[in-house]
Amino acid sequence: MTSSSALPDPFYCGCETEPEPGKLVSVDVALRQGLALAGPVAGVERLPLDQAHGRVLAEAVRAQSPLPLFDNSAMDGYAIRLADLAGTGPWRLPVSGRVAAGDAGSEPLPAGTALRIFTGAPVPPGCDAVVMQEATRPEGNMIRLDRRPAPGESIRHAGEDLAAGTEIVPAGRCIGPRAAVLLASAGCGEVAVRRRIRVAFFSTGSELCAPGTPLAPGQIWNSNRYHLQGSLDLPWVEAIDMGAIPDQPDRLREALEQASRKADLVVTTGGISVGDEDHMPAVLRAAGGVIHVMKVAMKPGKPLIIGRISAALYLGLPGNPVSAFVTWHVIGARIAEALAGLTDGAPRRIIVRAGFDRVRSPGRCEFLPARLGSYDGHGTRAVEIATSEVSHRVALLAQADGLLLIPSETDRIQRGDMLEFLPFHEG
Ligand SMILES: Nc1nc2c(c(=O)[nH]1)N[C@H]1C(S)=C(S)[C@@H](COP(=O)(O)OP(=O)(O)OC[C@H]3O[C@@H](n4cnc5c(N)ncnc54)[C@H](O)[C@@H]3O)O[C@H]1N2
Ligand code: MOO
Repeated sequence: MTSSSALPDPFYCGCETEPEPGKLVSVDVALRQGLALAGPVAGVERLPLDQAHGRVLAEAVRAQSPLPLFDNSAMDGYAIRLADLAGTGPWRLPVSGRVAAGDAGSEPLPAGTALRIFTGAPVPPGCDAVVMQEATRPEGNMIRLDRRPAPGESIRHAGEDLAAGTEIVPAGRCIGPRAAVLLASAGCGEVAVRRRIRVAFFSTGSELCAPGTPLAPGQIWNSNRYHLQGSLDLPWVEAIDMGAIPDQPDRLREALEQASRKADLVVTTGGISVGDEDHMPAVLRAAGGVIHVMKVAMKPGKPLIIGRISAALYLGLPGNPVSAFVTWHVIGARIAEALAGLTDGAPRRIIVRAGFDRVRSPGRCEFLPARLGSYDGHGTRAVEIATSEVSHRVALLAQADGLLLIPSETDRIQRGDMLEFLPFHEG
């Protein structure tokens, strides 16, 4: 189980107190409750490193050897022994041999000589400096050098990057390109990763049609399905796409039960508000599920269910496409990461300055699609929003650079105020 104290770096959204039943709960409390339900899946598999990209490390990996593995040359040049450079230069040394990357380099350097050496080649015993070839001049079978190199110059020493036994990648880290470089450099050919989490999802709504098919009057094209397909297209997720289900309680219940038998996490969109066709809360309860969170003090995304059905966690996202996107991004993704055992997945946040003035009613924290503008003299970027009524504004979402976070108690934003911003992409 993930305890509440394990919530990494929560959003600061104001209102930290526990909710009264029926009231809106803060984003922090909703996240904490969701994470408390989301213990990491138990299964672990051992995979060759080349099949483990993007997977979640189940056990910490320690370096078996130091890095670099042995003293080696940082330059193409000549390895020498400094004691051979008597008096003041220039000095002339005969070249007694050659060592390239991949050679054993175990023969000691004969006294009074230089050794031709290339980048990455082991520095043989007795050598205590490498002179880059541009600092030498060939004179027959000799090299001439005019400057005395510093001790250890151009030698990369064994263990200077990492000592043997050091933890190199902690459990819970996603094996991204940087971790892969380190694991490979340390010779780790196989890693223990958590099994992929199974996430089943379906959209609810009798109005929904697949994009590319003709619409009858009143129908719309389903977009939430494609948002979730994209958001769940992750190496540590096995996504189970169950399509769209009309607003019919029997069919919704059947789909929900089927999903809960297959998945660790069931995600639905729509049908969770108070309308006559919003069946999901009743369907969940009828199927034996329980609801832990029902309404969250965030905008967009006030209706949001976090619950359980059988062994699966249940997440009911609101139907409005931007609301579904924001609630997934802010809460759903974090719960999925916790299930997957991922500990470093929290969204990156940057500080921006408001490029606008606004008076607002406090009470819900906002996550608004926003665009980044120019930098000020301190390297902070201005941020612009079009409106706070965003739940159906998919074009605004697509044009945004990220989500601007406005804490719940804020009643006024003035141009230049510092705010948190969750960028969609690196950079
Ligand atoms: N009387 C109240 N009405 C509403 C409230 C409320 O508190 N009292 N909350 C509003 C808010 S805020 C939201 S958000 C929505 C959430 O409602 P549901 O989760 O029940 O969603 P639906 O009613 O099923 O759909 C809402 C909206 O989104 C469109 N939709 C649904 N699914 C999709 C999809 N897969 N692709 C594209 N568009 C979708 C749907 O057609 C509706 O327009 O409730 C408000 N009402
Ligand atoms: O929460 Mo709704 O998502 O504000 O439109």
